Amino acid sequence: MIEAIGLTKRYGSKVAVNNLAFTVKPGRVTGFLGPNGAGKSTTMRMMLGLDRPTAGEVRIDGKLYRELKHPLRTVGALLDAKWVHPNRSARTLLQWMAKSNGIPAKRVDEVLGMVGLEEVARRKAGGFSLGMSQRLGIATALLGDPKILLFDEPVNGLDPEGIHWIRRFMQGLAAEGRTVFVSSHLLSEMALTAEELVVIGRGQLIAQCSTQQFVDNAGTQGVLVRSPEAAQLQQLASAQGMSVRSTAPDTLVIDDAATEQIGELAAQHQIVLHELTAQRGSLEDAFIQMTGDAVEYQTDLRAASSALTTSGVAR
Ligand SMILES: Nc1ncnc2c1ncn2[C@@H]1O[C@H](COP(=O)(O)OP(=O)(O)OP(=O)(O)O)[C@@H](O)[C@H]1O
Repeated sequence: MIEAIGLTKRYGSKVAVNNLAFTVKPGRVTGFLGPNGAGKSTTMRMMLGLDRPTAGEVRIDGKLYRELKHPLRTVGALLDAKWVHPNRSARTLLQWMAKSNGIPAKRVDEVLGMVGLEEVARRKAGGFSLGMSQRLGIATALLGDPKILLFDEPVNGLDPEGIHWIRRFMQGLAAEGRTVFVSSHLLSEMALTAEELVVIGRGQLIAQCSTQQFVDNAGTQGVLVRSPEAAQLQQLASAQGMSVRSTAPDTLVIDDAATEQIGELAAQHQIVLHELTAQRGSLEDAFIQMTGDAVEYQTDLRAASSALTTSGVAR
């Protein structure tokens, strides 16, 4: 388990992370979501003792990172996939890391196998594609067989096959009971990968909840109704102060309403319904609605969001 407690980081007058408090539990993938510059990488660096908090702390299974006896066996991380020494082979690199951390040499072949790099293990890591580098980074994170794993933007720049592989891999690690914390600004990807979300904007916590709850709470809620008596139903709903739009002669969309409410209203007036469907917002809708004021680069986010195609939380 990871706990952030009053976590704050200032760089001069810039507050990168502002009094963050959240918990990341084992057995599921938790997405760490926020627009560009929200403070995700800074938070992850503080979790790994790579940056010192200005205030607050991070506890990893109850301990500060510096108190961990075997850091690599407790928490593994993929922060930057291109950190590798270009002239070393993947195998040599992992062997060196294993040796310097008291990890048995046989674990190197195990992790190479887990990420599917056995065949290229003797090639220089500098010639690896981004996807191969990400796999090597993941192998490094897994070297100490840690219970806690942090991945910072692991799918950035990957092709669909690579993205799919990483998604399944992270879900598999969580299913083994590990704590998996993964940052991303790719909303649709998080909707597919993470069961739980920690959402931040401008360094502050916006939400911690399940992905489904996030969408339910923040996304546009409405009801779609099809009826041969749509005009009459529109009048009745409007008279009750509801916001009703007619999208076709027999179709209405009623904002901020529940299906029960509309079904009962129709029944009271003996209006025949052909369809009554709850409409849920997408993760993008929820994200934009909730982080609207917290976005440093509004246009970037909107452009990114409109390029994404998610309809609700598909699993
Ligand atoms: N070393 C630093 N010195 C000064 N400011 C910094 C430093 N590191 C980060 N920042 C600032 O802190 C804020 C948070 O940055 P951070 O990289 O943590 O965000 P992020 O959510 O990971 O963003 P992205 O998704 O773009 O990687 C940004 O405004 C950034 O410019």
